[in-house]
Amino acid sequence: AQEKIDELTNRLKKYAHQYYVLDEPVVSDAEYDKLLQELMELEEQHPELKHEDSPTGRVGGEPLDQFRKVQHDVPMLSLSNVFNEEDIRDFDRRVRSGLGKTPTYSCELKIDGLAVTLKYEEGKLVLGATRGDGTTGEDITHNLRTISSIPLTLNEPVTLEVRGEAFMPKKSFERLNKEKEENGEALFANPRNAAAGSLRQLDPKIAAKRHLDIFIYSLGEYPEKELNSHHEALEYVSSLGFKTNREAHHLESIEEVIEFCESWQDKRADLPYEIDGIVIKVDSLEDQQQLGFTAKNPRWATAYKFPA
Ligand SMILES: COc1nc2nc(N)nc(N)c2nc1C
Repeated sequence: AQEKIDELTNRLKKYAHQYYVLDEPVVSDAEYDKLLQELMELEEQHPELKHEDSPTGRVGGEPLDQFRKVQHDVPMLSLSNVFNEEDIRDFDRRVRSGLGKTPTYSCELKIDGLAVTLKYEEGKLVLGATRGDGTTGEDITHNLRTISSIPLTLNEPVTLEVRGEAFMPKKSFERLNKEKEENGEALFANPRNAAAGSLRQLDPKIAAKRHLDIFIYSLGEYPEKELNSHHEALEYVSSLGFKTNREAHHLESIEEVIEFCESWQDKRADLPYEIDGIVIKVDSLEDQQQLGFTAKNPRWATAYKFPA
């Protein structure tokens, strides 16, 4: 039974990674569900052989009786906002004067969800928390463990922290509101509220049914790994097993940044999730450290917000 459970668990973890993280399913849903059912039955007969990161655990455990507050080792800051081409050029001017040179930029989609932080110790998920007020958040590990695109164990036994945006895809949002309407319940106003509402539950079985997803966008504590740029950091977290958004682009000039921002204004309607802007970051980590932070925001990043 032990090797059957190990073989099934490893196979299902690989299938889940392909499906939920890489969006490249290698087996049919029916095949996946059949194997999952088989593993569940084996784990029921031999609970002591169940892997702690088994895919069967994504259904959520027992409800908590209250939320625990957590202090963020590194504050979760917010981004300054820019609203038009002139603002973007002002941001670029400030950056160039701060650096005394012209940097390259990383641009990525600003997902309209909920900022969360994930801490791993020796490759195991130990804490998932909301941003809260930036210094103190809520422990929602029990809910985040049900999101299949969040790895419970990493490909390397590293100790690190990553941050990302948890969100509800448009299709899941529409389906949820349709259910609510049929049950005569109040509807969620938008996917962001639906994601926040799902993650602020004490009972993880609720979040488990909400088809939530996540894109990781930054690496907090830098492990001993030698990294020089933001886009390299994203490649590294992706290699560990995290889900990153493929529309992250390393651009050579602010002209390209402006073009990128304007191009996604209309294109966003075709995305399977909502975005409310584009995040513009100085790409070199050394340049980021040179520019530092104001009390509230990084000086080396800003969020271009689409007109409402
Ligand atoms: C470096 O700090 C940040 N980076 C970000 N990146 C993306 N893609 N989306 C965000 N919402 C975001 N928020 C913050 C505070």
